[in-house]
Amino acid sequence: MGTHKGVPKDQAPSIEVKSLSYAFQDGSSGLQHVVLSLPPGSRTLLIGANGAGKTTLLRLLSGKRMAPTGTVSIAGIDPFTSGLEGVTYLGLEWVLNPIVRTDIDVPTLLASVGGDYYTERRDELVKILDIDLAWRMHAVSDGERRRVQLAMGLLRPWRVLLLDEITVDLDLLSRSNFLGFLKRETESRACTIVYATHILDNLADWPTHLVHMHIGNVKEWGAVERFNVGGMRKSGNSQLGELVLEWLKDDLSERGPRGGRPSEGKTYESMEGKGGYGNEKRI
Ligand SMILES: Nc1ncnc2c1ncn2[C@@H]1O[C@H](COP(=O)(O)OP(=O)(O)OP(=O)(O)O)[C@@H](O)[C@H]1O
Repeated sequence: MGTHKGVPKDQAPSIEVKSLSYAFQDGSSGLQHVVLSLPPGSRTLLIGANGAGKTTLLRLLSGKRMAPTGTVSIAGIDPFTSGLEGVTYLGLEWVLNPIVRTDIDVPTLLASVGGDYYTERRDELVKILDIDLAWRMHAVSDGERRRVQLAMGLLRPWRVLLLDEITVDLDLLSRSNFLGFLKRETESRACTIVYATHILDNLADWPTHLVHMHIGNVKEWGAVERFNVGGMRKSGNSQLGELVLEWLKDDLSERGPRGGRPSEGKTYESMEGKGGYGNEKRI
């Protein structure tokens, strides 16, 4: 892993949105005159009530929906017309992909998205997300399934990550580790993140930028320093959050990491690459 120093931040993609208005097929308005300028290497939190337009905006940024010409630019490129490489959008459709509910093992799934190539990232994600390589996906809990999905989605070294709240099933410690991983990513390589979430635990020190959406409009946005978000505990947790985090940390240290159990007896190298995620077509 690289360090904070010497990171080619400028080479990370910027996200520019200029007077973006968007109407759905039924004619109803999705977004009105959205203007944003998120710098290279930034970590933006997209905040807004249900229906505020967060998903609509993220889908437009990802190139999954067509924005009017000249309104969306990622690293200077229109993501819809140019099919920009390195943009990872993780949202509901991705979560609902049925492959992760079949009787399939974790190493095979990870291999299907490049796990045998990005071995270091694979091993780091398995550790951070506390994944047991012996799991079979038809017989895991929702949160365990979500952790495997996250490892799959994050494995390829994306340049832009657009996250539409998909951490709701994670326990507090896993989510905290996950957020820490994302932060380190932006500090150690050239990448930019926009994260739409309703869950603010552990987030006080995370964002560099905030965007507040309301009924298809961006009400306010800017560098986090502009907003008075001080006054919370340093970790950003409530006292209850702190307590639960401590409990879960203790539980983990009692149990020890899941990886490296001799009984697993499986290696990535022995697994044939199959599964669906790596083969998804860009729309
Ligand atoms: N295909 C569509 N056609 C018409 N209206 C839509 C369509 N998709 C979404 N909407 C409407 O657009 C608005 C914004 O939806 P969007 O999914 O972007 O909100 P959101 O901020 O992501 O909400 P949530 O926090 O609930 O995920 C909502 O009022 C929704 O009903």
